[in-house]
Amino acid sequence: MRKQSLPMNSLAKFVIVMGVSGSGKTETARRLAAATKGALLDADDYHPAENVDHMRRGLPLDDAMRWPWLDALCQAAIATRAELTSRAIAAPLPGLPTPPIFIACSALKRRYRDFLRTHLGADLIFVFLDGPRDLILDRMNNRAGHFMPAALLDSQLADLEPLGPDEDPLTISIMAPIDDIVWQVLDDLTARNDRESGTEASVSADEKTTSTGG
Ligand SMILES: Nc1ncnc2c1ncn2[C@@H]1O[C@H](COP(=O)(O)OP(=O)(O)O)[C@@H](O)[C@H]1O
Ligand SMILES: O=C(O)[C@H](O)[C@@H](O)[C@H](O)[C@H](O)COP(=O)(O)O
Repeated sequence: MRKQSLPMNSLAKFVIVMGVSGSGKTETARRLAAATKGALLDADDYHPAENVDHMRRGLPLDDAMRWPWLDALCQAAIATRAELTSRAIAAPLPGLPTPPIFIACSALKRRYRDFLRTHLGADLIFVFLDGPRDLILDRMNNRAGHFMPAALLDSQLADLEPLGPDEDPLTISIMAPIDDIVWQVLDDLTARNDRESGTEASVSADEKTTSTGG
């Protein structure tokens, strides 16, 4: 695994860390934001109170309860991006674009991810934290001060639709130490960035050849 300096240039605007409750979304997104000086949004903060009460009572959410939550999350993400962009315009740092926004959000079903894509735009990457039920259960049981009962894990796993091959998937095993998970994500973001810059460079070169040759 490459352990180069932090990839600050042109990271995706939104990186959504997804997976079932207890898979490590919040911890991973928090560390990614700290490592890149990016922003952090925890989707849990955008649930209406009745959703949290519902889960606290051991009842799984359904689609109707998740749409307003996802809508509120999108509005917050868009507002955060606008704020970061206006700060960058007011005090531009050479070579440093708007910092990325890391979002910890279960995004369990494909249709929730499509909703996020529709509202947040194409510059969005999903990182799926995948792992065995028993390990996740153990982490939920040992996590203090969270409203989510471990008894809801099976309903989360039942709802989970892993990233499909057409979703440009980045799937990471949660069996790795958290620092390794963070580096895997940063490595992948850097590689995507390199690919995009390479593509842009070759397009410009092709265009130049065409215009000078014609
Ligand atoms: N890779 C990891 N190794 C060990 N513990 C982890 C790892 N990732 C997360 N944890 C711990 O597991 C628990 C669940 O993580 P959390 O980030 O709250 O999950 P989620 O946000 O997906 O519900 C927390 O106590 C967290 O510190
Ligand atoms: O869609 C859902 O069913 C909820 O969003 C759920 O996926 C989320 O996991 C809980 O809010 C608990 O929060 P944590 O995932 O942070 O444990």
